[in-house]
Amino acid sequence: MSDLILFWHRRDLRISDNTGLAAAREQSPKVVGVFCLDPNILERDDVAPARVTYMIGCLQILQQRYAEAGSQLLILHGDPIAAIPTLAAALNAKAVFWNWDVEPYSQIRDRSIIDTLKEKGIEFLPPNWDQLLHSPEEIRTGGNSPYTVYTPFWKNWSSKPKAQPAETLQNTEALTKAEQEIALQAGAIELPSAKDLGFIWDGGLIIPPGEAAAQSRLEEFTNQAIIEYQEQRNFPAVDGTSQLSAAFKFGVIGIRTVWQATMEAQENSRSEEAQASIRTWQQELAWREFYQHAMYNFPELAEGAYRDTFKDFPWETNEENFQAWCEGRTGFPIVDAAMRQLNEIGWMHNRCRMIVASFLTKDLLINPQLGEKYFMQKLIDGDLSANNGGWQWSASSGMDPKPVRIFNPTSQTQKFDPEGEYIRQWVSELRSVDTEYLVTNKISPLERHGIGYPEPIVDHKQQQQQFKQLYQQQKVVSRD
Ligand SMILES: Cc1cc2nc3c(=O)[nH]c(=O)nc-3n(C[C@H](O)[C@H](O)[C@H](O)COP(=O)(O)OP(=O)(O)OC[C@H]3O[C@@H](n4cnc5c(N)ncnc54)[C@H](O)[C@@H]3O)c2cc1C
Repeated sequence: MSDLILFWHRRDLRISDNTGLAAAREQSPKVVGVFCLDPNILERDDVAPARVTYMIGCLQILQQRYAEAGSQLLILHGDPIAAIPTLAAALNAKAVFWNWDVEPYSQIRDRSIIDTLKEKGIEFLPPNWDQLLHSPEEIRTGGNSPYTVYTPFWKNWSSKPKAQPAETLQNTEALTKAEQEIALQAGAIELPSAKDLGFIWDGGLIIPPGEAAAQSRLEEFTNQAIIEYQEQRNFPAVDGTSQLSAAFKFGVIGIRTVWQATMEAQENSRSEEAQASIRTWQQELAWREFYQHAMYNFPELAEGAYRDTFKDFPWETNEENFQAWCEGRTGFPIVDAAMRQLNEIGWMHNRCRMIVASFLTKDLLINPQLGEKYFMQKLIDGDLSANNGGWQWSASSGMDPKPVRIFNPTSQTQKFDPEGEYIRQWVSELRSVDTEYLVTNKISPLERHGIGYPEPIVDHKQQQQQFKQLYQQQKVVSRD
């Protein structure tokens, strides 16, 4: 057996601060990367063109990074259950290493690959949670159960010491010419474009692909905006958040590096407000981990509501209203602005994600699973755990102890887009409407007609009452 270790990249498209990759390099100088374009994922009907475009861009840069480190990144296209062990066996690799993932599909796939590798006598790395600061096994209640409530999770999670960033890959050996030939025969291909894979996206990318871009975005944010995060993060017209979510989704930046940057920001800031703001951003990082732990511990979350009250909820089937929501034609300016932002750039501000999710479920009484899927079809950062967590939170169907949370689109606008700046940015026909009428959604029918903007498709007050009634009825028959 050779001393070759194949490192299988999945949601860790970087060579810096990558714990599994660093472990491979510690064992051997001959580390070669591999990424497998998986039809089980790419051929699903909830894949966003923006997400694939960003991913391919990151892979291109990862190939350059490997070349700089002296090695290469191979690309496969096929079911990893067959493709990864086949390549490893053909190259006579001593081991295949990878970082673990929480998603149900990954868990099943990885176990099957481990079985095949064992049969072939190829080593693998035991579960290694590179994308989390703390593994699901590490953060448990006093009774050794997983947390289902965020606040005690945060208390435990934040009290634990955090690891330092891992060593960047360097001084590696590449495959020989003969081995490269074998790799080609075992399925290695040129990296295709997103278009080659059938994904066309011309909406731009909220963050450029690659490690350097993610690192500079992190620096920019932690040097400046982070100290005003608490105040600014709720205003969708302001660039008050990091916009790092796609980089987190694909692991283009290491979580230890991110944490270290927040600690440095804390050391450099004097005021209590700045400290509190940095803490608030750290809490978002903990939300990300909370939802990943939840998905790992309760994989059934991926299939639907966590709480019994919502398991057989009589959601309405109204294709017309659902389409109006998807296309940003509901007649509620903040909802329409947010959905058009999503459709145009493949990203939406967090405040607006909460508003539109509440609107779909509590105003249109439409099943949150439809919204969850639509988000996955569009988001550059679409991630099963975070998206499912966000939708279950908004629908009140998740683990959150506060059950009925209904957002009023008008008061949300008055609070968070008081001048209608965000609305005007995304809904061009509303640009000339007087601010007072715009933010209160009291635009007259005549004006709506004149500018081609629809009447509200539902009455918020009525729908809210109907939702509450249905909720009470379901609650009586459920075990919640
Ligand atoms: C209905 C709904 C669906 C969502 N779907 C996704 C999704 O598919 N992918 C996704 O990454 N986030 C999702 N979120 C969470 C959140 O909206 C985004 O992470 C955030 O808007 C991304 O912008 P940012 O990078 O500027 O965030 P920042 O405010 O700068 O936060 C930093 C990072 O923390 C993490 N984070 C922040 N808030 C949350 C949260 N509530 N839950 C989990 N992680 C969080 C993200 O990784 C984010 O990049 C969803 C929220 C809701 C309400």
